[in-house]
Amino acid sequence: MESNGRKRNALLELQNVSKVFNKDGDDVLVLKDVELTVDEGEFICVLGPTGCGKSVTLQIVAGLIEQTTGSVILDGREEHGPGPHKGMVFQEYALLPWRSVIENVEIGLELKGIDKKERRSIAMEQLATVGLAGTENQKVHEISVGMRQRVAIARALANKPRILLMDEPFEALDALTKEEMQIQILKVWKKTGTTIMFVTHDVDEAIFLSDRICVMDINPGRVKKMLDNHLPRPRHECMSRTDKEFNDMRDEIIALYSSLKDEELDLII
Ligand SMILES: Nc1ncnc2c1ncn2[C@@H]1O[C@H](COP(=O)(O)OP(=O)(O)OP(=O)(O)O)[C@@H](O)[C@H]1O
Repeated sequence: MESNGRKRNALLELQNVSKVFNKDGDDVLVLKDVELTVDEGEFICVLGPTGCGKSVTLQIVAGLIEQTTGSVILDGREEHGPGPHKGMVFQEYALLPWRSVIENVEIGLELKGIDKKERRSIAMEQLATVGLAGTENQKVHEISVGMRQRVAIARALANKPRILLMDEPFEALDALTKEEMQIQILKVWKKTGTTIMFVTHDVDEAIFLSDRICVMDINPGRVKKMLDNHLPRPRHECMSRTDKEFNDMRDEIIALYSSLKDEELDLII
């Protein structure tokens, strides 16, 4: 299928996904008829204000919570529940502090019953992918927060996921480390070719990282618009965030939210 000149090869499809939560006895519709296709190898960002359902959408894809209606299709098959083919990276890296860096990367491989020699070899390869070769024997508390997040990414990659699902992974980092990590994840993406679905409420982060941006609206959470992002890559080398094309895209996104009230618009701009 061709769309806007792009070759489409759908890996993930959300078809009419809705989610109702019961809050204090009332049913609340938090996601309404979400339709979304992510192509093989694509870097898609899901952007929207706090509470619009970005994390719920990602958790439904991950199989951590179940949609009320609709379907999640991965590789042409309807998905139910979590699995190592869907790698998750959260804001809190959820590493085991008593284990070394490499032992943290090996966790999923251990659960799969892969023998020690092969585990080591896969984990070493993934640590190199995220730029952490040489840190394998360090303990988690000995490394920086940015490095911890890289360990979490290496751990997810070790399972060779079909899709990497990232929920505001750099949100807790300082501005410089955040920018370093954005460049790092793009290197990982380029090297591995892994499809990435990345949730953020940071407009610049979405523009810097994505091939497409799924802009969400709130009350109820829904897809407001899908934006193609044709800015040249590698963006940290061939452009700056103050360039006209970058500003134009930021303006386009801000204009999409102009109807929201200030208290609803908790985006980083
Ligand atoms: N387990 C749950 N039970 C009840 N309500 C929930 C649950 N999880 C999420 N919600 C509600 O669903 C809505 C969407 O939440 P979600 O965490 O997906 O928002 P978000 O867009 O990711 O926001 P943020 O950027 O702040 O993380 C919110 O109103 C939230 O309170």
